[in-house]
Amino acid sequence: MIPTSITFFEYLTPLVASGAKTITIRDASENHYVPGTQVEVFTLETHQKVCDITILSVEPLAFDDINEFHAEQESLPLDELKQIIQQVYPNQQSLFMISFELVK
Ligand SMILES: CC(=O)Nc1ccn([C@@H]2O[C@H](CO)[C@@H](O)[C@H]2O)c(=O)n1
Repeated sequence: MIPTSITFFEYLTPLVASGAKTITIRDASENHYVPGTQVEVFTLETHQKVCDITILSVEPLAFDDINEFHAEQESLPLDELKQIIQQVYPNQQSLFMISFELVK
């Protein structure tokens, strides 16, 4: 089954809806998004629809390889990004970078 929705922490959804955030880093449970497909964005906490995005790519990304390049596309400071990821995916080296663009 190709996924047709994705959730983000509510406090990050303005960055997605404005087009400032163009990647998200997830674990293997969310690596089944398919480039070219359109996906609905919801808030994790309250399941409010936020916007639609088109998936551009899904690539493996080791935690230790996360750098300023990723932070810029996340629209977050690098230390904050790594802290968030460590909280959500404790002790996970094997992650995936999902890049996307806002559907206008
Ligand atoms: C089930 C669920 O919604 N999980 C997640 C997981 C991650 N993220 C954000 O993606 C970026 C890379 O991890 C960071 O900005 C995170 O804060 C999110 O918003 N929601």
